[in-house]
Amino acid sequence: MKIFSSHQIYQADKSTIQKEQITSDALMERAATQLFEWMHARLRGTQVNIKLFCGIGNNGGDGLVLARKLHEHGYSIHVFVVNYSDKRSEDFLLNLERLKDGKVWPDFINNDSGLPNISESDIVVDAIFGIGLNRVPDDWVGNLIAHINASNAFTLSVDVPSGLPVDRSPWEPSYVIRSSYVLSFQLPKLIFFLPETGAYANQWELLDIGLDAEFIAKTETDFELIGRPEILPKYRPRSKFSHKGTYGHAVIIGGSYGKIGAVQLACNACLSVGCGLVTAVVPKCGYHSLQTAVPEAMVLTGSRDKIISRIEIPFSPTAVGIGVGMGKDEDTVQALAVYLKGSGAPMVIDADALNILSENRDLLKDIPEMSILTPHPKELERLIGPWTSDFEMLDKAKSFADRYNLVVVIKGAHTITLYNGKGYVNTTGNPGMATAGSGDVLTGMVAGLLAQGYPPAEAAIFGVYLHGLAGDIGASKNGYEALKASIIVDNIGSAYSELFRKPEAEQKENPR
Ligand SMILES: NC(=O)C1=CN([C@@H]2O[C@H](COP(=O)(O)OP(=O)(O)OC[C@H]3O[C@@H](n4cnc5c(N)ncnc54)[C@H](O)[C@@H]3O)[C@@H](O)[C@H]2O)[C@@H](O)CC1
Ligand SMILES: [K+]
Repeated sequence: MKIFSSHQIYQADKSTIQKEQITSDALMERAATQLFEWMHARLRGTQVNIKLFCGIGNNGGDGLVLARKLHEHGYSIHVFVVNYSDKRSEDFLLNLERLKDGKVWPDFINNDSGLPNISESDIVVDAIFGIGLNRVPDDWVGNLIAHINASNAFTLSVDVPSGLPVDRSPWEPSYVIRSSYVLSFQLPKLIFFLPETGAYANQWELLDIGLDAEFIAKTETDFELIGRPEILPKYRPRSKFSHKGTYGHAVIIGGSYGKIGAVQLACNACLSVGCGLVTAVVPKCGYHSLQTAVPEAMVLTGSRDKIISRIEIPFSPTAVGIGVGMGKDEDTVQALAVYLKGSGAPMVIDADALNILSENRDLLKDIPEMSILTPHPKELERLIGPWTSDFEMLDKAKSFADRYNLVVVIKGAHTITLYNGKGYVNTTGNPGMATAGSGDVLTGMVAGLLAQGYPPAEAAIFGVYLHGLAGDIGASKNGYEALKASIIVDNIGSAYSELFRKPEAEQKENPR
């Protein structure tokens, strides 16, 4: 699903209005009707105090239409107009009149008004600012927002949490509504997925307000949300007359004394994702444990006992995963430097290999093009330098990826894969996956997909999705805390099955 910028959302609104030959207030009515139906379906007439805080733009207009509908259906409402500007939108004004026609008289809050009482048992509707926010709210509006947050009342935000800009970080974090639930129109907003801003929209849902589908389909976006519909077409089915050679020979290079487990996890993951053959390249100390723990894998060792000092592979691997548990010994750095120059195989670069690159920046130019780098935020910072906001981080990481023609996978709650100027935002995974070895599993999975012929960006996007899904299935059985990396590997098969599971409704229609 595409993630639009605010500018693109306004264009989609405009295009819808033109194509359907409707007025903008008809679109507002449609949007707010969806809001009302969502609330009505849950409240079913329950007499609870609903306090609606409406700005003076179209987000406020949505709030006013919602207020009218709630009132018409007998709900107990109290409307506050947050009067932060005299530039009221036409549709706001129109709906203010309609509300008054229905004998609802809002209270106007200005910079010299006191703060209204809000009880914890109230429901607050937050329609103060929408996607039109373009500067920091005035202090008195910010204080009102902080007051709403402090009330602990259930806060339902219309479109976005008020005070949260759509295309940048907030100017003042305490002036942003901490929504209990966001009902956002039509398309997801990037801020829902970034660590800095995602917490304001803890739970969110999209309401389909029928924006111009053709316009949405043809608009190119900087970011895309990756769910099952985006993943399924990327899947490469296995053919009946295939053999293990069909699915590639991956090599996992890594490990050092005390960190051989990382390679075991990566090898297991690589095999479980469907790779035909897997060879591990480890220091001598890893030989026995690897042969025992992963009997399906072959093992090559170098001359040193505890570290990798040379990387010699007597065949051409189909794909390589390098770095897990590898350490940063001087000789390992040299081995990596030599290997990068000579390797032609598609490559996943992770963990200590990334740290070596950060500390030996002259090696960056030797990374084979289209390699996949999988940093977590600390590793990314070492590679691209510090940032002051998530948006700056994304810009810097994109420039880095473009400069060296790489795929960069920024790991996090919503892992983002950057490739060719675009960001692919993952939707699977859970906090239980913040555990030792989880990244090693991802490296093995992506290397295994590369080996099977998935193009690099697809291997990364598909691998990240499947890894998160395996983690979700693992968590559903084990809970977050007990989820270990090896459990993620154990659930890769179920994750594949889940990809192809028919929705329940379809299953009932077509029982077999
Ligand atoms: N355009 C459309 O046709 C539709 C718009 N909808 C709603 O319209 C919203 C966008 O409406 P608007 O563009 O009116 O913008 P907002 O309602 O988000 O903001 C109101 C106006 O306040 C001004 N403003 C921005 N930051 C300010 C600040 N810090 N202090 C004081 N004033 C500030 C801006 O001029 C802005 O236009 C969406 O979020 C959505 O809720 C929906 O009704 C669906 C249809
Ligand atoms: K809002």
